[in-house]
Amino acid sequence: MIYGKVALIGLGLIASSMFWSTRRAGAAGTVAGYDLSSEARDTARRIGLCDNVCDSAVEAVKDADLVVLCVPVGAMGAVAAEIGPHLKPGATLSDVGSVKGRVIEEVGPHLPGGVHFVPGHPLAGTEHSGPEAGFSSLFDNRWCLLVPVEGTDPEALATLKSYWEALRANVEVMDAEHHDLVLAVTSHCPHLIAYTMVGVADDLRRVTDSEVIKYSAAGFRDFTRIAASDPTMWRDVFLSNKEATLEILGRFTEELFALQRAIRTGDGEHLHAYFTRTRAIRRGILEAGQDTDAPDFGRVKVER
Ligand SMILES: NC(=O)C1=CN([C@@H]2O[C@H](COP(=O)(O)OP(=O)(O)OC[C@H]3O[C@@H](n4cnc5c(N)ncnc54)[C@H](O)[C@@H]3O)[C@@H](O)[C@H]2O)C=CC1
Ligand SMILES: O=C(O)C(=O)Cc1ccc(O)cc1
Repeated sequence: MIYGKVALIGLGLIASSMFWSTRRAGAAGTVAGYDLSSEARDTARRIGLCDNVCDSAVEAVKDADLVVLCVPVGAMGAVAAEIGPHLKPGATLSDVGSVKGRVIEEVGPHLPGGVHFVPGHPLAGTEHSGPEAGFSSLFDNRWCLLVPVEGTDPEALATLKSYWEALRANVEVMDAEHHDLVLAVTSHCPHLIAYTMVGVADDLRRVTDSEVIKYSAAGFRDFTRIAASDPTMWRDVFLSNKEATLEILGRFTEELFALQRAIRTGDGEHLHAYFTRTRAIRRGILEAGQDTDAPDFGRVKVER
């Protein structure tokens, strides 16, 4: 057992997976949960999610040694303001948000002095959401990035690291600004591109919906899966990681325009050279022995 009591706030895909995985590992004495939605709380109680589903966040965090905010990024600040005064001195407050800079800015100021703030982000998920979406193996062999803030207690960081390792994740430490840039490249912008491509297919009335599904090759199928992700969560991701996503999208559109021009002007050399370069990147990743099913986000090099 790593923590006596864990409290999970926001009982969706990530919190429910954390609960099942925590239980599998025996990593907590007891797990309390709370969700703003009474429907989610009812579902959680029905399926046995958490040892105790509470009717308020304040009740859930009482005496907890670890509190994890598992709500959309835009809701983290308000939850922290509500629970901050009720956190146990010496407790660790963490989160699983897909963006770190904004969470640190909005959560940090609400935490009393004796509480250890260790933001986190498991790089694992699916397009499903809600309390019934979780499963115990979600984090198996996936990365979990911990993003300590100035003055984070090394012992609190080490304990949270061992907790995620008990959940079978591989833990790495990264600073918030770098995290948000890496994730803009590897996750946030790819999601936006998938949303856009599926939107384009939907707008193109000459191709019927049934044709889109019937003839979609693996790439487009993956786009439709990703584009089915939770709209609230992804709205918050883009509004919270504005700077990095806009920078990467700027570069993306420049390259897209160059490729568009090459197609229009029949510049096969440009296209061939570009595709040769991108193929080499993929092969380089494979030769480095990295598992493509568990993308090594932590080691992506981003040049400013
Ligand atoms: N879905 C994914 O693949 C991944 C998501 N994340 C991050 O994890 C967090 C949670 O995501 P999911 O579990 O996928 O979302 P989800 O949509 O499955 O669950 C979020 C839950 O939070 C509840 N909620 C919203 N506002 C609340 C509030 N003020 N107080 C209490 N509960 C509240 C909602 O009712 C919902 O049940 C997000 O910050 C997201 O960026 C991180 C890694 C992967
Ligand atoms: O389902 C997918 O393909 C994902 O990319 C899951 C995911 C979504 C958001 C994150 O912050 C981390 C992982």
